[in-house]
Amino acid sequence: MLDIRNLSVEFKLGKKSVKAVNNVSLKINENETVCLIGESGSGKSVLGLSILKLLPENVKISGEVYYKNKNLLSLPEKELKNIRGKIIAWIPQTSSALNPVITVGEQIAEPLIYHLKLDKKRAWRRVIDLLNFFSIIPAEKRAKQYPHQYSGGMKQRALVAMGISAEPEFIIADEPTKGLDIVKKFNVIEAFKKIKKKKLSQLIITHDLHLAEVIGDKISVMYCGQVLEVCNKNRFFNEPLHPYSKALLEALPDRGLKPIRGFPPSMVNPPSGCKFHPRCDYCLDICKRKEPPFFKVEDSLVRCWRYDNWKESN
Ligand SMILES: Nc1ncnc2c1ncn2[C@@H]1O[C@H](COP(=O)(O)OP(=O)(O)OP(=O)(O)O)[C@@H](O)[C@H]1O
Ligand code: NI
Repeated sequence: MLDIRNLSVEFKLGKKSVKAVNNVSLKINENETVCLIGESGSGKSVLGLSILKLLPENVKISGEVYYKNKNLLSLPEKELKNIRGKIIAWIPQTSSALNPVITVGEQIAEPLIYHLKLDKKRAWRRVIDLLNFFSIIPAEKRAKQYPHQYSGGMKQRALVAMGISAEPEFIIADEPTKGLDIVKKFNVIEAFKKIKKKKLSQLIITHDLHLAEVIGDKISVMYCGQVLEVCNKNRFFNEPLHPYSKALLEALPDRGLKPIRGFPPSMVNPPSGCKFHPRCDYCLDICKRKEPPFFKVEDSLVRCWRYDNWKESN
Protein backbone atom coordinates (compact mmCIF):
# COMPACT_ATOMS: atom_id res chain seq x y z
CA MET A 1 0.00 0.00 0.00
CA LEU A 2 2.69 2.48 1.06
CA ASP A 3 6.06 1.79 -0.44
CA ILE A 4 8.94 4.04 0.60
CA ARG A 5 11.98 3.54 -1.61
CA ASN A 6 15.44 4.90 -0.92
CA LEU A 7 14.11 7.98 0.79
CA SER A 8 16.64 10.57 1.94
CA VAL A 9 15.92 13.91 3.57
CA GLU A 10 18.66 16.47 3.98
CA PHE A 11 18.56 19.72 5.94
CA LYS A 12 20.97 22.46 4.98
CA LEU A 13 22.55 24.12 8.00
CA GLY A 14 24.86 26.84 6.70
CA LYS A 15 27.74 25.04 5.05
CA LYS A 16 26.93 21.75 6.71
CA SER A 17 24.05 19.46 6.00
CA VAL A 18 22.20 16.91 8.08
CA LYS A 19 20.87 13.75 6.55
CA ALA A 20 17.96 13.23 8.93
CA VAL A 21 16.69 10.35 6.79
CA ASN A 22 19.31 8.32 4.99
CA ASN A 23 18.26 5.94 2.23
CA VAL A 24 15.26 4.43 3.96
CA SER A 25 13.06 1.79 2.36
CA LEU A 26 9.93 0.61 4.10
CA LYS A 27 6.70 -1.06 3.01
CA ILE A 28 3.38 -0.95 4.78
CA ASN A 29 0.64 -3.29 3.60
CA GLU A 30 -3.11 -2.95 3.71
CA ASN A 31 -4.60 -3.37 7.21
CA GLU A 32 -1.14 -3.31 8.69
CA THR A 33 0.14 -1.25 11.61
CA VAL A 34 3.84 -0.53 11.57
CA CYS A 35 5.41 1.06 14.63
CA LEU A 36 8.50 3.14 13.97
CA ILE A 37 10.71 3.22 17.05
CA GLY A 38 14.18 4.48 17.94
CA GLU A 39 15.94 6.98 20.15
CA SER A 40 15.31 10.72 20.07
CA GLY A 41 16.74 12.44 17.01
CA SER A 42 16.92 9.30 14.87
CA GLY A 43 14.73 10.82 12.15
CA LYS A 44 11.35 9.25 12.88
CA SER A 45 9.29 12.44 12.69
CA VAL A 46 11.13 13.71 9.63
CA LEU A 47 10.43 10.40 7.87
CA GLY A 48 6.73 10.64 8.78
CA LEU A 49 6.45 14.27 7.69
CA SER A 50 8.21 13.69 4.39
CA ILE A 51 5.61 11.11 3.30
CA LEU A 52 3.04 13.90 2.92
CA LYS A 53 5.62 16.58 2.05
CA LEU A 54 4.90 18.46 5.26
CA LEU A 55 8.51 19.63 5.63
CA PRO A 56 9.86 23.17 5.15
CA GLU A 57 10.98 24.27 1.69
CA ASN A 58 14.71 24.23 2.45
CA VAL A 59 14.98 20.46 2.64
CA LYS A 60 16.25 18.20 -0.08
CA ILE A 61 14.14 15.08 -0.47
CA SER A 62 15.16 12.23 -2.75
CA GLY A 63 13.74 8.81 -3.38
CA GLU A 64 10.13 7.78 -3.89
CA VAL A 65 7.08 7.31 -1.72
CA TYR A 66 4.53 5.24 -3.59
CA TYR A 67 0.99 5.14 -2.37
CA LYS A 68 -1.03 2.69 -4.45
CA ASN A 69 1.48 3.14 -7.28
CA LYS A 70 1.45 6.96 -7.25
CA ASN A 71 4.66 8.66 -6.20
CA LEU A 72 3.47 11.20 -3.63
CA LEU A 73 6.74 13.13 -3.82
CA SER A 74 6.21 14.01 -7.47
CA LEU A 75 2.54 14.96 -7.20
CA PRO A 76 1.59 18.62 -7.62
CA GLU A 77 0.68 20.39 -4.36
CA LYS A 78 -2.97 20.59 -5.45
CA GLU A 79 -3.27 16.82 -5.65
CA LEU A 80 -1.41 16.32 -2.39
CA LYS A 81 -3.90 18.61 -0.65
CA ASN A 82 -6.67 16.20 -1.58
CA ILE A 83 -4.70 13.26 -0.24
CA ARG A 84 -3.76 14.87 3.08
CA GLY A 85 -6.46 14.23 5.62
CA LYS A 86 -8.77 12.51 3.18
CA ILE A 87 -6.72 9.50 2.12
CA ILE A 88 -3.67 9.76 4.35
CA ALA A 89 -4.10 11.47 7.71
CA TRP A 90 -1.31 12.96 9.80
CA ILE A 91 -2.01 12.94 13.53
CA PRO A 92 0.42 15.38 15.12
CA GLN A 93 1.71 15.54 18.66
CA THR A 94 -0.68 17.21 21.07
CA SER A 95 -0.05 20.66 22.54
CA SER A 96 0.36 23.06 19.66
CA ALA A 97 -1.67 21.17 17.09
CA LEU A 98 -5.14 22.24 18.20
CA ASN A 99 -6.27 25.77 17.47
CA PRO A 100 -6.94 27.44 20.86
CA VAL A 101 -9.61 29.83 19.59
CA ILE A 102 -11.83 27.37 17.73
CA THR A 103 -14.05 24.82 19.46
CA VAL A 104 -12.89 21.23 19.25
CA GLY A 105 -16.12 20.25 17.49
CA GLU A 106 -15.59 22.80 14.74
CA GLN A 107 -12.00 21.63 14.30
CA ILE A 108 -13.09 18.03 13.88
CA ALA A 109 -15.84 19.11 11.49
CA GLU A 110 -13.42 21.01 9.27
CA PRO A 111 -12.03 18.04 7.28
CA LEU A 112 -15.57 16.71 6.94
CA ILE A 113 -16.71 19.91 5.31
CA TYR A 114 -13.55 20.41 3.27
CA HIS A 115 -12.90 16.84 2.12
CA LEU A 116 -16.23 15.06 2.33
CA LYS A 117 -18.30 18.17 1.40
CA LEU A 118 -20.78 17.44 4.18
CA ASP A 119 -23.13 20.26 5.12
CA LYS A 120 -22.70 21.76 8.58
CA LYS A 121 -25.53 19.82 10.19
CA ARG A 122 -24.37 16.42 9.00
CA ALA A 123 -20.77 17.23 9.80
CA TRP A 124 -21.80 18.16 13.34
CA ARG A 125 -23.70 14.88 13.76
CA ARG A 126 -20.60 13.01 12.72
CA VAL A 127 -18.48 15.03 15.15
CA ILE A 128 -20.77 13.91 17.98
CA ASP A 129 -20.48 10.28 16.84
CA LEU A 130 -16.70 10.54 16.73
CA LEU A 131 -16.45 12.09 20.18
CA ASN A 132 -18.63 9.33 21.57
CA PHE A 133 -16.54 6.74 19.74
CA PHE A 134 -13.43 7.98 21.52
CA SER A 135 -15.21 8.40 24.87
CA ILE A 136 -15.00 12.21 24.88
CA ILE A 137 -18.23 12.65 26.75
CA PRO A 138 -20.78 14.11 27.13
CA ALA A 139 -20.13 14.60 23.44
CA GLU A 140 -22.62 17.43 22.81
CA LYS A 141 -21.07 19.50 25.57
CA ARG A 142 -17.47 18.57 24.76
CA ALA A 143 -17.90 19.48 21.09
CA LYS A 144 -18.66 23.09 22.04
CA GLN A 145 -15.65 23.45 24.32
CA TYR A 146 -12.23 24.89 23.49
CA PRO A 147 -9.00 22.87 23.70
CA HIS A 148 -7.97 24.45 27.03
CA GLN A 149 -11.06 22.91 28.61
CA TYR A 150 -9.76 19.44 27.70
CA SER A 151 -7.32 17.29 29.64
CA GLY A 152 -4.11 16.17 27.92
CA GLY A 153 -5.42 12.71 27.14
CA MET A 154 -8.68 14.11 25.82
CA LYS A 155 -6.82 16.55 23.56
CA GLN A 156 -4.80 13.69 22.14
CA ARG A 157 -7.96 11.64 21.53
CA ALA A 158 -9.57 14.67 19.88
CA LEU A 159 -6.59 14.86 17.51
CA VAL A 160 -7.06 11.20 16.69
CA ALA A 161 -10.78 11.83 16.08
CA MET A 162 -9.87 14.75 13.81
CA GLY A 163 -7.37 12.60 11.96
CA ILE A 164 -9.83 9.87 11.15
CA SER A 165 -12.93 12.05 10.71
CA ALA A 166 -12.77 12.09 6.92
CA GLU A 167 -12.30 8.29 6.96
CA PRO A 168 -8.80 8.10 5.55
CA GLU A 169 -7.29 4.80 4.44
CA PHE A 170 -3.97 5.43 6.05
CA ILE A 171 -2.90 7.09 9.28
CA ILE A 172 0.45 8.46 10.32
CA ALA A 173 0.63 9.36 14.02
CA ASP A 174 3.57 11.03 15.72
CA GLU A 175 4.09 10.07 19.39
CA PRO A 176 0.42 9.71 20.24
CA THR A 177 1.11 8.78 23.88
CA LYS A 178 3.94 11.20 24.61
CA GLY A 179 3.74 12.93 27.97
CA LEU A 180 0.55 11.20 29.09
CA ASP A 181 0.11 9.48 32.43
CA ILE A 182 -0.78 5.80 32.54
CA VAL A 183 -4.56 6.20 32.53
CA LYS A 184 -4.55 8.68 29.66
CA LYS A 185 -2.13 6.51 27.77
CA PHE A 186 -4.44 3.56 28.19
CA ASN A 187 -7.32 5.55 26.70
CA VAL A 188 -5.28 6.65 23.70
CA ILE A 189 -4.12 3.08 23.12
CA GLU A 190 -7.76 1.96 23.24
CA ALA A 191 -8.52 4.61 20.59
CA PHE A 192 -5.84 3.17 18.30
CA LYS A 193 -7.09 -0.35 18.90
CA LYS A 194 -10.52 0.80 17.73
CA ILE A 195 -8.98 2.32 14.60
CA LYS A 196 -7.26 -0.96 13.89
CA LYS A 197 -10.60 -2.74 13.90
CA LYS A 198 -11.70 -0.38 11.11
CA LYS A 199 -9.10 -1.99 8.88
CA LEU A 200 -6.99 1.10 8.43
CA SER A 201 -3.28 0.97 7.77
CA GLN A 202 -1.12 2.87 10.21
CA LEU A 203 2.39 4.15 10.67
CA ILE A 204 2.82 4.96 14.35
CA ILE A 205 5.91 6.85 15.41
CA THR A 206 6.65 6.19 19.05
CA HIS A 207 9.16 5.88 21.87
CA ASP A 208 6.60 3.87 23.72
CA LEU A 209 7.45 0.20 23.31
CA HIS A 210 4.33 -0.73 25.24
CA LEU A 211 2.18 1.03 22.64
CA ALA A 212 4.17 -0.73 19.91
CA GLU A 213 3.62 -4.09 21.56
CA VAL A 214 -0.13 -3.57 21.86
CA ILE A 215 -0.98 -2.14 18.45
CA GLY A 216 1.92 -2.94 16.12
CA ASP A 217 1.92 -5.76 13.60
CA LYS A 218 5.43 -4.91 12.51
CA ILE A 219 8.21 -2.99 14.18
CA SER A 220 10.63 -0.83 12.27
CA VAL A 221 13.71 0.32 14.15
CA MET A 222 15.36 3.60 13.22
CA TYR A 223 18.84 4.76 14.16
CA CYS A 224 20.73 7.80 12.90
CA GLY A 225 18.47 8.31 9.91
CA GLN A 226 18.39 4.67 8.88
CA VAL A 227 16.03 1.78 9.36
CA LEU A 228 18.12 -1.04 10.88
CA GLU A 229 15.48 -3.72 11.29
CA VAL A 230 11.97 -4.44 10.09
CA CYS A 231 10.31 -7.47 11.59
CA ASN A 232 7.02 -8.71 12.92
CA LYS A 233 6.11 -7.80 16.46
CA ASN A 234 6.63 -11.24 17.97
CA ARG A 235 10.11 -11.47 16.56
CA PHE A 236 10.98 -8.04 17.89
CA PHE A 237 9.82 -8.64 21.44
CA ASN A 238 11.14 -12.21 21.66
CA GLU A 239 14.26 -12.51 19.56
CA PRO A 240 15.14 -9.31 17.72
CA LEU A 241 17.94 -9.63 15.20
CA HIS A 242 19.79 -6.34 15.33
CA PRO A 243 22.09 -5.63 18.30
CA TYR A 244 20.49 -2.18 18.56
CA SER A 245 17.02 -3.73 18.85
CA LYS A 246 18.33 -6.04 21.59
CA ALA A 247 19.84 -3.05 23.39
CA LEU A 248 16.57 -1.09 23.18
CA LEU A 249 14.71 -3.98 24.79
CA GLU A 250 17.31 -4.51 27.49
CA ALA A 251 16.96 -0.82 28.40
CA LEU A 252 13.29 -1.32 29.32
CA PRO A 253 12.53 -1.14 33.08
CA ASP A 254 11.03 -4.63 33.15
CA ARG A 255 13.87 -6.12 31.14
CA GLY A 256 16.91 -5.01 33.08
CA LEU A 257 17.00 -1.22 32.69
CA LYS A 258 20.41 -1.52 31.08
CA PRO A 259 21.34 1.77 29.42
CA ILE A 260 22.79 1.60 25.92
CA ARG A 261 26.45 2.48 26.28
CA GLY A 262 27.88 5.55 24.57
CA PHE A 263 25.85 8.32 23.01
CA PRO A 264 23.59 8.70 19.99
CA PRO A 265 25.78 9.63 17.01
CA SER A 266 26.04 13.08 15.50
CA MET A 267 23.88 13.48 12.45
CA VAL A 268 26.35 15.96 10.99
CA ASN A 269 29.35 13.63 11.28
CA PRO A 270 27.91 10.13 11.50
CA PRO A 271 30.27 7.20 12.20
CA SER A 272 31.80 5.28 9.33
CA GLY A 273 30.48 1.85 8.39
CA CYS A 274 27.51 0.73 10.42
CA LYS A 275 26.20 3.79 12.26
CA PHE A 276 25.68 1.73 15.42
CA HIS A 277 29.15 0.15 15.51
CA PRO A 278 30.73 2.40 18.20
CA ARG A 279 28.03 1.30 20.66
CA CYS A 280 27.66 -2.29 19.54
CA ASP A 281 28.61 -5.26 21.73
CA TYR A 282 28.89 -7.50 18.67
CA CYS A 283 30.98 -5.24 16.43
CA LEU A 284 33.03 -7.01 13.74
CA ASP A 285 35.94 -5.51 11.85
CA ILE A 286 33.90 -4.97 8.69
CA CYS A 287 31.25 -3.03 10.67
CA LYS A 288 33.73 -0.17 11.17
CA ARG A 289 34.53 0.11 7.48
CA LYS A 290 31.50 -0.76 5.45
CA GLU A 291 27.85 0.10 5.73
CA PRO A 292 25.79 -3.10 5.84
CA PRO A 293 22.99 -3.61 3.30
CA PHE A 294 19.69 -5.20 4.31
CA PHE A 295 19.91 -8.94 4.82
CA LYS A 296 16.76 -11.00 4.68
CA VAL A 297 16.38 -13.38 7.60
CA GLU A 298 13.17 -15.37 7.32
CA ASP A 299 10.53 -12.65 6.99
CA SER A 300 12.63 -9.94 8.62
CA LEU A 301 15.04 -7.41 7.18
CA VAL A 302 18.14 -6.50 9.12
CA ARG A 303 21.02 -4.16 8.39
CA CYS A 304 23.84 -5.89 10.24
CA TRP A 305 26.93 -7.69 8.99
CA ARG A 306 26.38 -10.51 11.45
CA TYR A 307 23.64 -11.75 9.14
CA ASP A 308 25.82 -11.87 6.03
CA ASN A 309 25.94 -15.49 4.88
CA TRP A 310 23.15 -16.21 7.35
CA LYS A 311 21.71 -18.85 4.99
CA GLU A 312 25.01 -20.68 4.64
CA SER A 313 25.73 -20.82 8.35
CA ASN A 314 22.26 -21.98 9.35
N1 LIG B 1 13.79 21.88 10.66
C1 LIG B 1 14.96 21.25 10.85
N2 LIG B 1 16.13 21.86 10.54
C2 LIG B 1 17.30 21.23 10.71
N3 LIG B 1 17.45 19.99 11.21
C3 LIG B 1 16.33 19.35 11.57
C4 LIG B 1 15.02 19.92 11.41
N4 LIG B 1 14.11 19.03 11.84
C5 LIG B 1 14.81 17.95 12.26
N5 LIG B 1 16.13 18.12 12.08
C6 LIG B 1 17.19 17.16 12.40
O1 LIG B 1 16.76 15.89 11.96
C7 LIG B 1 17.08 14.90 12.92
C8 LIG B 1 15.94 13.98 13.13
O2 LIG B 1 14.90 14.65 13.80
P1 LIG B 1 13.50 13.96 14.12
O3 LIG B 1 12.65 15.00 14.74
O4 LIG B 1 12.97 13.27 12.93
O5 LIG B 1 13.89 12.85 15.21
P2 LIG B 1 12.93 11.88 15.99
O6 LIG B 1 13.43 10.51 15.80
O7 LIG B 1 11.51 12.15 15.61
O8 LIG B 1 13.18 12.30 17.50
P3 LIG B 1 12.16 12.39 18.72
O9 LIG B 1 11.97 10.99 19.16
O10 LIG B 1 12.87 13.21 19.73
O11 LIG B 1 10.90 13.01 18.24
C9 LIG B 1 17.54 15.62 14.18
O12 LIG B 1 18.86 15.29 14.42
C10 LIG B 1 17.39 17.08 13.89
O13 LIG B 1 18.59 17.71 14.22
NI1 NI C 1 9.89 12.86 16.60
